[in-house]
Amino acid sequence: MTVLTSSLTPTGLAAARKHTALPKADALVEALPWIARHQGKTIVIKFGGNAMVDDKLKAAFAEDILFLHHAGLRPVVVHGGGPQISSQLERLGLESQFTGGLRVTTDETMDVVRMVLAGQVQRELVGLLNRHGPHAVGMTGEDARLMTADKTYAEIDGEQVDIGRVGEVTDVDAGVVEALLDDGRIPVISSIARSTDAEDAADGGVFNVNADTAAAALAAALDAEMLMILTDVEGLYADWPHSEEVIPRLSATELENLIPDLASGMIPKMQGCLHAVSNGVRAARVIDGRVKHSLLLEIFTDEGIGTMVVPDGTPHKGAAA
Ligand SMILES: Nc1ncnc2c1ncn2[C@@H]1O[C@H](COP(=O)(O)OP(=O)(O)O)[C@@H](O)[C@H]1O
Ligand SMILES: CC(=O)N[C@@H](CCC(=O)OP(=O)(O)O)C(=O)O
Repeated sequence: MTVLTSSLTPTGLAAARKHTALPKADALVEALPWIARHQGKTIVIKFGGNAMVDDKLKAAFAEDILFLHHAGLRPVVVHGGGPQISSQLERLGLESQFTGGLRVTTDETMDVVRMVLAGQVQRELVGLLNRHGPHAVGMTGEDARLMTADKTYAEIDGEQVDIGRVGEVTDVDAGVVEALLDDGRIPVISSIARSTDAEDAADGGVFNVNADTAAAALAAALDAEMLMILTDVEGLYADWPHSEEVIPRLSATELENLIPDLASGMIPKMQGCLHAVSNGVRAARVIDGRVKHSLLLEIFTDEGIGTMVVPDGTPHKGAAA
């Protein structure tokens, strides 16, 4: 409701202010216990390429990250860019092919992946965050040897399928990320890793790592409080694509039993959540990145949405939230 304050008496004005200010104050007060709980904690946030297609959403995401930063949390952003890579490949007349949720990556494709992730998507996010101050620093897994990877294969019907220069993270040297966080910066990381093979690495060999996989490996290495994966669905659907009923909560074992039945983009996401909570992260969540400020709603209010994965034995209410 719009209130024309200019036509109000002083008493009416105070009442109108109360009317609009109270919900705002209530929201701030509601955030207090969550801010206290998460202060000083590292949170890894994966921003999916599919949730990144809208400019307003991207700007709101940057605001959310800055809010976390100024509230005393230590956010680390890992970004995707699958659709952006596919568009660039199409422009170059190259075909995109996915096997088991992973992009088949030839040497030529790898050059495009690197160019789009590190040269476009990461630059844009860093730019959005730095509109508000000198906060964000972009890097890939190649920088300071942050992430090292071995060639991985897709598994289709129990068979290993060669998908080219796709890597599985074998080692994370998180020192550089810790140093940036300690310096009050917001690391923004692209999912490209250096090869474990010394000869290949000396030749500039890098691997295309799925961004969910990279975010999970980083969350585990950083001993993060939480891994948040923002995507273009509300969470993990129980019976996708037939129903949109979201599974609100899963223990690690429950998820492990579900993984063989998952399809496409959800495979690396849920494998990542499982890896994170099996390696010290207290909770991993898949949430709807199409909802403006979903990150703030998820972290600072009682209105948690999406799917939460927790280590086995985590009590139901509060502890991991
Ligand atoms: N069980 C499921 N629940 C929800 N989405 C699913 C499920 N299985 C497969 N999907 C697909 O996974 C997609 C999300 O993965 P992906 O496209 O890789 O997104 P992102 O770019 O955020 O990583 C959804 O849009 C949906 O099409
Ligand atoms: C191996 C592999 O599939 N790499 C991904 C990396 C980007 C990514 O993961 O982006 P989203 O999070 O937006 O899907 C790719 O080439 O598309």
